[in-house]
Amino acid sequence: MIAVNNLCFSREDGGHSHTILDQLNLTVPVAEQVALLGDSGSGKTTLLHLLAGLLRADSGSIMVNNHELTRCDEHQLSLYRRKIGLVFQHYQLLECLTVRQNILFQHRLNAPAQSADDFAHLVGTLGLEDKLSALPHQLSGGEQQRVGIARALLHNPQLVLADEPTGNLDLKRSHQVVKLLTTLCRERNINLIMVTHSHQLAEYFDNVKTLKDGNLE
Ligand SMILES: Nc1ncnc2c1ncn2[C@@H]1O[C@H](COP(=O)(O)OP(=O)(O)OP(=O)(O)O)[C@@H](O)[C@H]1O
Repeated sequence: MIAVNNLCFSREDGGHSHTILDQLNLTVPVAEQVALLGDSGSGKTTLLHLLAGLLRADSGSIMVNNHELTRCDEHQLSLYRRKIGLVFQHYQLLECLTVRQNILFQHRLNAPAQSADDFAHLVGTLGLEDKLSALPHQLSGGEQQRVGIARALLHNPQLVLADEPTGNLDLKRSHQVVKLLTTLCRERNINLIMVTHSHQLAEYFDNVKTLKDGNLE
């Protein structure tokens, strides 16, 4: 569950303050999946980074699953970040590690007690069984993104934030990736917020929000 109230965020731009989010409000009930649309530069990534505890708000409050992010110190924020899963447009896989190592790397940092069964289930659902020994450059874009999803989900996060995860994929692969992502989050009963430019892909989501002039429509 997410509750954002009167969130303001601005950036310094050549000595001027540039307002990006202006008294933004957002409520996302437990397990709801939200597609976040908006023009380039409207602040979608910024909002995602605020929800991830990677940026600090100027004012307002951000409550995610009982964590009041605006009141957390750095240590509390770093613990919070371990409970979320992040999926990026450019996959951000480590080139020198195999698929298996890439998936487990994050997970060992976050949840060392996770069982082998969870790994097998996730890898099976994402169709990566035959690719576990491959290096990232030996995979297609869609396969690399599926590794990114496995990495983001293996530690059983309480929230998944995805920033244009299909930005590098063709239409067919984009649909596959979004179907998998929404299905896996639904299975786990957790919130998914995904930034996209595609109205078609937004149809997989329970709710669609558009960021405009610093607020959501
Ligand atoms: N590190 C930064 N320093 C200064 N300004 C920034 C920084 N990062 C982003 N911005 C500015 O903040 C605004 C919002 O950027 P953001 O990346 O959140 O937009 P977006 O909606 O995700 O865009 P896109 O769809 O193009 O990815 C833009 O005007 C951008 O130029």
